[in-house]
Amino acid sequence: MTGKRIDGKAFAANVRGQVAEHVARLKAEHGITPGLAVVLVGEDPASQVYVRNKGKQTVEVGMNSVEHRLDASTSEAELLALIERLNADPAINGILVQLPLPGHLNSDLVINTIDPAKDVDGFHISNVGLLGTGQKSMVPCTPLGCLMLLRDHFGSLSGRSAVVLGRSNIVGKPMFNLLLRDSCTVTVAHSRTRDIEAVCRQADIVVAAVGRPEMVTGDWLKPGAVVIDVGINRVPAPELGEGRHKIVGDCEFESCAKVAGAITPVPGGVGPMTIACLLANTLTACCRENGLPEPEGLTA
Ligand SMILES: Nc1nc(=O)c2c([nH]1)NC[C@@H]1CN(c3ccc(C(=O)N[C@@H](CCC(=O)O)C(=O)O)cc3)C=[N+]21
Ligand SMILES: [Mg+2]
Repeated sequence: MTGKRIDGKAFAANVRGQVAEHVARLKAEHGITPGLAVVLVGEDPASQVYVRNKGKQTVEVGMNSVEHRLDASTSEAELLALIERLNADPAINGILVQLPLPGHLNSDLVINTIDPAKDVDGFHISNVGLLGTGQKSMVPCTPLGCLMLLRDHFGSLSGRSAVVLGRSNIVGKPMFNLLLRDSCTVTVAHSRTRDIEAVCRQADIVVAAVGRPEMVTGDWLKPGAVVIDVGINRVPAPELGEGRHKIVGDCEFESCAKVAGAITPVPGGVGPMTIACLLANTLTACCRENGLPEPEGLTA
């Protein structure tokens, strides 16, 4: 069996097209333009890639993009004051603080200072609690993107067996909650899980979010399993020339694609969906703020 490639890049472009249509209608009918503020403290390289792609795409869908680039030595009080200003700014519907933050800043405190209604990352404890209890919330962008791909592939996820590899607050745990809400039987496996290969091999759906380059190989998979690879790992690529690097996922694409029913590539899979869902969340936040109906198909 040769696995089918899930084209996250094309799917994300379609999501952005839908967002752009909604944004155009908001403007024409209500004179409203959604605004997204991104706060970047210091110069984390993974965050740089993200900010570059995001700023461009925010403007492309017709929304306002505001970037705040702060020095790595910025104090916690300064950062919290900026967030309070953005919370109070009616032109801003979404606030994203790039993680990881420099070590002297308390990221829990920073995230929990964001107005939950503007928390387009869905990391505020209030949004986490709402998601965990099945209430309306802002849903983290990467898990939301994975869910959209899975729903598109399967239609209904009900009764399917899913294994989430990784237990992070930004991917593993919210992914668990979303899959459970769609009535999957969900196992969260992690670095201490015994015989993780066997746990993985019983799954209809594998979501890999551990940050270990090419950890999952084809022999970990049940034939026909659908694999969503969340990993974005930068590794040396001497085959491309001395000192060169490439980006690989948490799954070894070639061997997994031979066994899987479908699999997302890296790059071109989940990454573009993350940004598309950030834009979708900003639109959703703007609609809620203005008492307008939420965009259908763009929320969890
Ligand atoms: N508060 C916060 N929220 C985030 O969502 C967040 C963050 N902080 N900090 C940094 C990470 C990283 N991240 C990426 C999203 C998309 C791509 C992406 O679009 N990748 C493309 C291109 C990759 C490449 O070629 O370099 C792809 O996978 O195809 C990459 C990285 C979001 N992050
Ligand atoms: Mg782990």
